Amino acid sequence: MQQLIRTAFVTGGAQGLGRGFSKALLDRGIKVCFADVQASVGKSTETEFKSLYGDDKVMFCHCDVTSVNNLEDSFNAAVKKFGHVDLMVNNAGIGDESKLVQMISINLTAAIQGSQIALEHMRKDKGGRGGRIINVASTAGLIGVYFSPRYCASKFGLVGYHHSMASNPHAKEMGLQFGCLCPAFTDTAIINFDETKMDYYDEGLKFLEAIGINTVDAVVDGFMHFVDNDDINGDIVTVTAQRGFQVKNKHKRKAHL
Ligand SMILES: NC(=O)C1=CN([C@@H]2O[C@H](COP(=O)(O)OP(=O)(O)OC[C@H]3O[C@@H](n4cnc5c(N)ncnc54)[C@H](O)[C@@H]3O)[C@@H](O)[C@H]2O)C=CC1
Ligand SMILES: CCCCCC(=O)CC\C=C/C=C/C=C/[C@@H](O)[C@@H](O)CCCC(=O)O
Repeated sequence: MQQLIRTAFVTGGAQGLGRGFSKALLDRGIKVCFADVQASVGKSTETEFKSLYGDDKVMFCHCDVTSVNNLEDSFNAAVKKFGHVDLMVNNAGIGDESKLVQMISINLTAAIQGSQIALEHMRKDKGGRGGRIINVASTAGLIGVYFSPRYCASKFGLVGYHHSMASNPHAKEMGLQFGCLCPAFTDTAIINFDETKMDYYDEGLKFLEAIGINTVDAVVDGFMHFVDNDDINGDIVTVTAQRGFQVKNKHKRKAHL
């Protein structure tokens, strides 16, 4: 039976990919609460979305995901407004090799804590309705890149968490599914690099130029795989400029192209 997705919580939704995911969900009639540390950008995105979809369909929470209390309070505000959260999207992230501790805190720790907050709310064995938890990692969580080793570490960690949660044999009875989105370079603010944000800066730029840049829409198309399909547990969706999006799942017998 298809799991109905009526409401979503998206971190880092004020701009970039998180804004794109939120808009695509709203276009599907799914209510969205998005959280972001940028208050003014978040408010202006909320104003735009409310004018397009209605006040009752969208809410912005000013939230720094590195504070688990702030994250939990924002998630609970979404539950209060919408009654339940069916889809959790841990998307907030930074890419800055000079900010190791902050980058691990946002890209890995907060995504794990957001996943835990969501699963405790969603799990059917504790009165929840079930749901889906999507972590936005990166292709830099699947292959090492020497110009961003610390960023890679944060994303490899998140992919490892995804595999571990998806392999839980009890997930099904809890009504939980886990997905992981792994885009390559995409046209958002995070790739506005400078020498402080990347090791071997010139070589990193050459690599970026060689493999190309996704559009946000192309990554959103890959993200919607996790919304439009019934059985997505364990799926990893990669998105590259060369091959578009591809679905891989080592937990299933065959890869779906
Ligand atoms: N753009 C790209 O080339 C790729 C991006 N990704 C990942 O996609 C996700 C989204 O990034 P983009 O949209 O590309 O970049 P972006 O910089 O445009 O958006 C990131 C959003 O996260 C928010 N954010 C950052 N720290 C936060 C915090 N502590 N609390 C709450 N919100 C916070 C920012 O305010 C911003 O709105 C990130 O996890 C990134 O690592 C993965 C692969 C490629
Ligand atoms: C330093 C911050 C970077 C933030 C943006 C990113 O995450 C960019 C992604 C970084 C590296 C991308 C590597 C892409 C490699 C592709 O050519 C392809 O080989 C990856 C295919 C992965 C797979 O299908 O297993």
